[in-house]
Amino acid sequence: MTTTKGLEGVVATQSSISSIIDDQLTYVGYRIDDLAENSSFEEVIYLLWNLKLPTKTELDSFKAELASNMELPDAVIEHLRSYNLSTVHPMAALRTAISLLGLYDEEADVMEEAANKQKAIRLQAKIATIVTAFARIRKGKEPIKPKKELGFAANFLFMLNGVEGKDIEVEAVNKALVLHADHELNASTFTARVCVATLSDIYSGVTAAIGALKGPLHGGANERVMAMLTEIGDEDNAIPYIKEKVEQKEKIMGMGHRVYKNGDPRAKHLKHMSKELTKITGQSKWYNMSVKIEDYIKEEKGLPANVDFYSASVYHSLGIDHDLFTPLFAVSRVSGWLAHILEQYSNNRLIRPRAEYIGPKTQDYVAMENR
Ligand SMILES: CC(=O)SCCNC(=O)CCNC(=O)[C@H](O)C(C)(C)COP(=O)(O)OP(=O)(O)OC[C@H]1O[C@@H](n2cnc3c(N)ncnc32)[C@H](O)[C@@H]1OP(=O)(O)O
Ligand SMILES: O=C([O-])CC(=O)C(=O)O
Repeated sequence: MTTTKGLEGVVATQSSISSIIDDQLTYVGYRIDDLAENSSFEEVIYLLWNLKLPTKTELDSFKAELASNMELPDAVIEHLRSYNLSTVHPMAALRTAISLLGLYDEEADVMEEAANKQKAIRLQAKIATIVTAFARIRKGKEPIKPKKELGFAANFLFMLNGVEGKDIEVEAVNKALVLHADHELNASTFTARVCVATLSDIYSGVTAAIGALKGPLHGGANERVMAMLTEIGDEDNAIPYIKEKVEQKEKIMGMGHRVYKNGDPRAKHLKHMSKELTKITGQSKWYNMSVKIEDYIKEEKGLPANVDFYSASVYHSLGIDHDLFTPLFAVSRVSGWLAHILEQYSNNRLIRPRAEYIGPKTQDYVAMENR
């Protein structure tokens, strides 16, 4: 038996959803650069789930279907109110609330394809409502119901802030959602696929995936990047701070990637947005600091910035609480998880690798009185 630590380089499944080839990312063959510049998040969800771009009529009816499914059961809102609001991390709240949502879906365990597609719509539609409702409840504010006439990105900002976002803010959220939607067999997507390959239900798959995304080596890195920038405080301190961390062999959050060795194609879009938005808010220091860190780590360690690095200063500039950065990632990535879950169901086989045993050789059992 040979083992590969962290399954590096192991090809564990076939998929038609997204690809990373020669450091280029595509969704169903469409280049991420083109999608980031031109598409709405809803269009991307449709693409990931149907493996084709929608016509205008298809997109309009898909958007309407999503918008009409965004409201939460009252019981879920009441449950959110019952959490320990001063300490619970929003990713933990989201993980629990998604699991809870399954209890209010009468079709949760119905495994027919049509039922699973309907559940996918309900989950995608409601996840932004959960994140924003929790964000408001913990600040002593009432959750805000979505507006059917707004798109997904606009509704996220509206439900979070109680006022509609400016065009540039809505565009930034939309682009971030497009960029984070899917990424081949990343850890959380793999988790979702492993879970549903036992023929468990969609809610279990998404709940498991949220748990995996939460970790700092994956989606949880974006919150840590902002914590690092905040700790650095000002531009002049960036290099001395990072130098010390590197000397202490600490990992720099938002840098490095298992697959991309020459650069994450999503990072340049977020970098550009970070530059624009920090200029508008008069806080270019976050962008300038980030550039210094990126250049230093590239030079010293040969590691590129990943998608989490510049998303931190983008979300901060949009006024989003730092611990909501990873939940916002989940609001986007659930589209990819659901696409992969549906794909897994459509051609399923239990996912069950082996472990190379390195423990003690077979031993004779020792009776309690002789130990
Ligand atoms: C959406 C996403 O999930 S993108 C990734 C988000 N995660 C982060 O930003 C966390 C920081 N980055 C990392 O921890 C890693 O680069 C990962 C987890 C993304 C990829 O990890 P792997 O491919 O397993 O690389 P691994 O952790 O084995 O590191 C290989 C070497 O590079 C170093 N390295 C990797 N990333 C970093 C980093 N961010 N800072 C400093 N050193 C790093 C490691 O210390 C290790 O060095 P060594 O060989 O001298 O021990
Ligand atoms: O693919 C990965 O390993 C992590 C990543 O960038 C993502 O999930 O977007």
